[in-house]
Amino acid sequence: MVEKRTPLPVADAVRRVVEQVRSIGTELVYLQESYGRILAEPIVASNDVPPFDRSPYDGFAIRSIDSKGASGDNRIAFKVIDHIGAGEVSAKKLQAFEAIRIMTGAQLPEAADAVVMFEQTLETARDITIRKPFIPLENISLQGEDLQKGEVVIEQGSFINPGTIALLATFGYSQVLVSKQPIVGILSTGTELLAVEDELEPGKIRNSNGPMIVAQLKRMGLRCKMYGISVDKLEESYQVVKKAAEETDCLITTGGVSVGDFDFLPAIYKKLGAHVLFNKVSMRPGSVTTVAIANGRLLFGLSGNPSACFTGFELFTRPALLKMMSATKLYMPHTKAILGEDFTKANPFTRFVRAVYDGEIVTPAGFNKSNAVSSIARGNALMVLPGGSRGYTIGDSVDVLLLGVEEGSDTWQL
Ligand SMILES: Nc1nc2c(c(=O)[nH]1)N[C@H]1C(S)=C(S)[C@@H](COP(=O)(O)OP(=O)(O)OC[C@H]3O[C@@H](n4cnc5c(N)ncnc54)[C@H](O)[C@@H]3O)O[C@H]1N2
Ligand code: MOO
Ligand SMILES: [Mg+2]
Repeated sequence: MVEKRTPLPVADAVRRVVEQVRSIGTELVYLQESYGRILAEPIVASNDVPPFDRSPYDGFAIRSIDSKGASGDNRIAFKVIDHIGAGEVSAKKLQAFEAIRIMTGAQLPEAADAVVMFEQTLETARDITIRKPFIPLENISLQGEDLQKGEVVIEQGSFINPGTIALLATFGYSQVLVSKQPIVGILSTGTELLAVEDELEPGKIRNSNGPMIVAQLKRMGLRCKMYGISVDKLEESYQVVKKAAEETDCLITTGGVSVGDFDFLPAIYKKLGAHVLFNKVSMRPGSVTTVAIANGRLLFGLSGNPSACFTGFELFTRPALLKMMSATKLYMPHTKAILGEDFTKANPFTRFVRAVYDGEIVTPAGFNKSNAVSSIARGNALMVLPGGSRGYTIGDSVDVLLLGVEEGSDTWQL
């Protein structure tokens, strides 16, 4: 008798996984090594940015009051009393009708409250003249106009992007507190699997899921521990899974989760005493995706079918790993798009179609069965067609989840 499994709606399955995840702690890393990590402390501005009033142009610092009444017919002259570049501070204080030649980034001299660009002046040996009045603070980059001391600039749990690095540097963080990264194990199960370098043999295929997951992890900045390929034999697979589960924070297996005679993951979970969160999700591909917990560690039993495996990782494993790192944005960003071609297949389960999204239109990325490899490579998004729908036609508005973004969304939006 085939075991009867009760499918769980995708949103519930995602929630069930995420709820179980505990964070794995923090560590200090050098700023240069922090790109792509998750910030474990808020960035607080330790100074105003900019820290002083400064010139945004190459030109002349003046007192705006002296420019009153200037026009083409009434050019006003200023005596140039000093010359400063960025990094230099003038010791002089402007008096009436005096100017200081100042370069972009240099601190505004005392009493100056406007900057005249070179292009707005006529220069003689010692003087400049201008032909328009300036208002107070015209052409000034004000202290604190970007950020003010004490303000929380980036929240803890954010992805450290190049801009975050710039901020950390701005505020003198030579080391940054980030979340530790989980050790993720990958085991590909299947007697039919050959290593990448092997020649094809009758009935066999090369293991593509293993390398694909390595890359999915790499896209998140994570490394993994490889447990290779295990053949479909219960005791052998059990030993590898047991060892791998002990050595990692999270173990991803592929294949062997369905109801076949050689699908041993369900028996392995039982033998491990693992708590199975679900073993059937109302989605396609990936309906057999199974998630279990053994000794507080998450075991992702992804389907062997490549498209199902890929989708299972993006929908369940990725948010869980992000949550382990206390990230706040766990989910793929969601958008709406116009369907670029008919998709007539009915969807008893929610269908995640590997698709190409161009910012407006979304089109299935070719052959789209669960066993497809090609459409994974060709797609940059998952088009989501809800369960119970009868098929879609060109021009329909559909849901899209974006793949491969640095930082996603803080809510599951489907
Ligand atoms: N009677 C039923 N049969 C199946 C059901 C079902 O509900 N009742 N579900 C089907 C669905 S849906 C899927 S998806 C697959 C899932 O199978 P498993 O997760 O158990 O995976 P395997 O049986 O081990 O392999 C499936 C397929 O994928 C290929 N594969 C496996 N590993 C890899 C790999 N590392 N790289 C590339 N390709 C891989 C494998 O050769 C098979 O072709 O079950 C259906 N059956
Ligand atoms: O788990 Mo399967 O991928 O639904 O076709
Ligand atoms: Mg199977």
